[in-house]
Amino acid sequence: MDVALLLGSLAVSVVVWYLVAVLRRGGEAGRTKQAKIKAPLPPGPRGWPVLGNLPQLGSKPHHTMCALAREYGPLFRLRFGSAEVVVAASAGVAAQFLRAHDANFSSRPPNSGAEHVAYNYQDLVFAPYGARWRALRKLCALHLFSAKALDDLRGVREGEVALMVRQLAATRQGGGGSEAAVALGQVANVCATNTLARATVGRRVFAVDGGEGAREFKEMVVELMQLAGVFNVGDFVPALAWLDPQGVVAKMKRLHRRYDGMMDGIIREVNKAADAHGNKDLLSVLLARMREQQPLADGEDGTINETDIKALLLNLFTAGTDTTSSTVEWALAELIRHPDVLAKAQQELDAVVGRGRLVSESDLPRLTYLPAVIKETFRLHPSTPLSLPRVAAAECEVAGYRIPRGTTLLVNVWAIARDPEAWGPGDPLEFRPARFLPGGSHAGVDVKGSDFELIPFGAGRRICAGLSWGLRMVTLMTAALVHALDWELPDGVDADKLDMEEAYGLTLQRAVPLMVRPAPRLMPSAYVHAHEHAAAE
Ligand code: HEM
Repeated sequence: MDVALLLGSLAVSVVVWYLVAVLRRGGEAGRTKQAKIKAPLPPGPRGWPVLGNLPQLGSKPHHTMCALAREYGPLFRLRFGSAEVVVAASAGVAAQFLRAHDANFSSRPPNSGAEHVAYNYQDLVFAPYGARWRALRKLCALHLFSAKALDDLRGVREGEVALMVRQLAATRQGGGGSEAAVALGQVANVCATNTLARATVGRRVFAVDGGEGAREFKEMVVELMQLAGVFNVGDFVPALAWLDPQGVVAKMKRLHRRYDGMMDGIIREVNKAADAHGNKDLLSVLLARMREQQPLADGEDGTINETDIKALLLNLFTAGTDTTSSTVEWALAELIRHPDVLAKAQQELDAVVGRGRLVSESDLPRLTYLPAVIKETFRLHPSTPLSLPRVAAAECEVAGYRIPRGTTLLVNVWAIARDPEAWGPGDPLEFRPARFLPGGSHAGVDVKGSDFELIPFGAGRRICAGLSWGLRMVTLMTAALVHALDWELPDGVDADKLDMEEAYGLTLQRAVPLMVRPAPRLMPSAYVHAHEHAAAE
């Protein structure tokens, strides 16, 4: 296209859009006069014309929003293009939105990721609050996340975690040296993905030693999370959507094609082996429902189709893999930086499990220090720092401010978990698991959505659907890695100076992957015999 024509049509689009937006705002102001709620809008920084505050977010929006809360208070307002946005940045304000007003904030705002990646909202994460969303959550609970489903799948989790530990223990047997360093996040990702795959589609999706396919898959999930974390100008300034100025939509469409191809491949394989599977895993159950033309869940209208199935699997594979493995990677990085904490965690595991076998899930209830380590990791490194956005279904009043209908809500769980008000002015940034122990300053505080100073899984009706699975996996994986292996950094890397920089995305990655050299610390038989049954498929 001619450049002058392109610039001309861009200028016209922006001017037209701007006029429409100004007129609309005029209309909104007019309606405000008659608004039932008299309270003022929350305060916030002035934005740019057209783009609003989008250009001010910086490379780590959760940091920027944390700083803005110091200036404007724990409930402040931003404008992204034509979208009104409020940010909750304290436990008290988060509780107002996610407990007192949760029903009003139980849908997610429209966004290009849901449209172009998640099968045009046909999934669970972006489904509007209602019967279909409820049916999808019910399905997941029944087959994966209820206490019974979780129990039935215990052998799968233990088997895959044991395989990961054995593989790591073996890296040293070929000799030490920096060549034995492994990228822990990648290894943990293979474990988290294969475990979830066995539960959902009845088989591993990667060779146990990872390999090219596993690396590609992790890169796909990370890319998706990075794209989903971008505040896409086209979502907020409709006149610019056609231009896709950040190239986000083009990348989303490409990524969607890769996922879709992968899901098609998995479905083909499982369909072929339908009889052999005996319909135990989630995918076989869903495929059987589809063949029998049954609804998505009992009592729901309409029959389930292949897109429903692919969209749900896409959610589980993206929401449930990198969140888990990055948390384990952050936990190990913190433990290596705090050898006293690592030693205490190992002592506890030695006392409860001994040195003759690997840790199992039935040991976990007898641990007190390790769960505190996990909570402290979730506190300082929550996988989704701004949670997932919600939208106001109706106008409401929160903490003395008017929140108009259609306003997007962001909850800065990262900032809340570092707030000196909630965590004490002395050491909110210090990695100190003891704060969660009996007698500690935050004894009894948990991550399950009722203590709003620590909500890495979100809270309310749309709290993480996979909380029980994610928490169990993070705890078991970390326990196994801490118990079965000693950890060194590659030559020349000083634990005190370990790079802890974050790379922003919808999920919080380490900017520099953690490279480590594991060494076995249990009796040799522990690595040979443990969970042999689960490993054999
Ligand atoms: C470390 C582990 C994990 C963390 C920290 C995490 C965090 C979150 C957060 C913050 C949300 C948004 C909640 C809200 O809107 O209030 C969410 C939603 C969700 N998560 Fe997780 N998650 C984890 C693991 C998992 C796993 C293992 C799965 C599934 C296998 C999963 C599936 C989902 C789904 C389906 C939703 C959307 C729920 C809905 O919209 O109703 N997550 N997660």
